[in-house]
Amino acid sequence: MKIEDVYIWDINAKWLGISPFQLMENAGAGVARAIEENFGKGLKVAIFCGTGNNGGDGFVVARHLSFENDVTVFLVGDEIKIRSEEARHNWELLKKLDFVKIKILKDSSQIKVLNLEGYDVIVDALLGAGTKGEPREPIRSAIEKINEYSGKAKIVSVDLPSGYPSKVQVKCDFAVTFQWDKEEFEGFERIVAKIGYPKELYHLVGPGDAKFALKKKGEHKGQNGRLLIIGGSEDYFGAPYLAAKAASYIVDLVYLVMPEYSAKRITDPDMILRPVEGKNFTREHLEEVLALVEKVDAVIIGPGIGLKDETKEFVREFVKRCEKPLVIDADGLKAIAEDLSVLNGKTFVLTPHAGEFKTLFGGKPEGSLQEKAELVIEKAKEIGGVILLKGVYDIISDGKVWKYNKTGNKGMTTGGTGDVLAGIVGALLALGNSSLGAASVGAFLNGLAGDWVKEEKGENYTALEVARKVPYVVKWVLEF
Ligand SMILES: NC(=O)C1=CN([C@@H]2O[C@H](COP(=O)(O)OP(=O)(O)OC[C@H]3O[C@@H](n4cnc5c(N)ncnc54)[C@H](O)[C@@H]3O)[C@@H](O)[C@H]2O)[C@H](O)CC1
Ligand SMILES: [K+]
Repeated sequence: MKIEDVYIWDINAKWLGISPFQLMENAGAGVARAIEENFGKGLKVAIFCGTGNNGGDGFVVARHLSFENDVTVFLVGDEIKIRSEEARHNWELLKKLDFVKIKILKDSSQIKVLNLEGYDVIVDALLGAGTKGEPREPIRSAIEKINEYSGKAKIVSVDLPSGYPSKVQVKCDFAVTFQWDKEEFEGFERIVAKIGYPKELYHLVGPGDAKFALKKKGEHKGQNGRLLIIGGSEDYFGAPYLAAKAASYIVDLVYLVMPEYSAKRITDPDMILRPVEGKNFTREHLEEVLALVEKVDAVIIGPGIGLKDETKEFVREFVKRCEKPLVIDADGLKAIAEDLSVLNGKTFVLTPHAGEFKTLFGGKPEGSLQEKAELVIEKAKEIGGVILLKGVYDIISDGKVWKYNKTGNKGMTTGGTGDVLAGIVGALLALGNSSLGAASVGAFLNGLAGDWVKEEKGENYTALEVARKVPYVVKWVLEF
């Protein structure tokens, strides 16, 4: 788990209903407990706090330790800069306490003359996961001041040593980090304090994941993803259209490649049509369609493409030669089911429902969520890519980890919501996300859009309404 995961977990925890106040309280309590367990009670403690949530944790440590220890809090910076609600709440609370001494140090000159002789423990709650770049003043002087007492007082860092990993960092006896150890950490002792996260947060996809997936945005046209969608046949034009419509809200450019016979049915300016001769895809179209792949960042193949033998052959040949990340959906899945070796060396997401999963892998996932996940992990590992198994709970795996998505509702069985899902997954791939991220967040956004349409219209709605809900869901996620 990386430091970035902290923010995804915090947002998903908030979405589940775990408040940042609870997390901060548990964080501070964990640090206080580690200090008393290691150094006893009746301690003279100096707690250096920054103005972010790392400092917020420090305020909680102060309150907990003040019960049986002599605590002085040094706020480094101006208290008006304490921005989060939970940090501000704990700061205001601290100022009401009479046994806790508070000193506000706004600039380095005040810090440089500090004498910390006689303190048993110094707590470093200056900087944590929100550190950007080398420590700036006055935090920098505080780090240097603390380090003057390394070896004389016990030094405990909150979450991570302030300044880490730059050369100006607190030399702590240990850091108390939260919920799990971080793989980037090295060179200092850690104690892990749980802060109340349920196990679900390892697997459940939420707005935290979506926020990161949607943030991958360049600033110039075309940098925000270019997507190619290959689908449609003499019988179907709606499926590729739905995928293109949904994707058009997320990426800059959507190219829709369809047989001209069905392409002429589409007049939507939100996508760029690239019709090919005839009624169905065949090998004759291979070179022409492969040439389009150069200009895009990701490809979706399958929606409404049909099951004619020459079309399935086209799909397999295309997949074999496509060098961009791929979503293979719907009829495309049936085409590659006949020869999964076409996936070798590819970056891809398969988006089967249970029936298509059985066609691909011979068995239907049964049993508990965990048991189904085991099968999806095993098959994803076998084929070396990501499987998004659609269901009441969507299950996603890259063969190493597994995620599940709970958004969506029975109304989603209406034709075409799978095409909308493929469009969103392809768009997220085109934005530069990993296959796992694109698939899991795609499932989340698609289901949420469906839930919002259901709230308005009940269970009977069309897939196009789900596609049209995508921009609202994206807005909600980015503001969450
Ligand atoms: N889920 C959890 O693990 C929880 C962790 N908690 C604590 O929250 C901090 C992260 O808090 P955040 O507000 O995002 O950032 P920081 O407090 O680490 O720092 C931001 C603060 O510092 C200023 N700043 C940033 N970089 C620098 C710099 N190079 N020099 C000087 N100042 C800098 C910035 O302006 C802000 O004011 C995490 O570490 C945990 O301790 C939650 O409390 C509970 C859940
Ligand atoms: K710290």
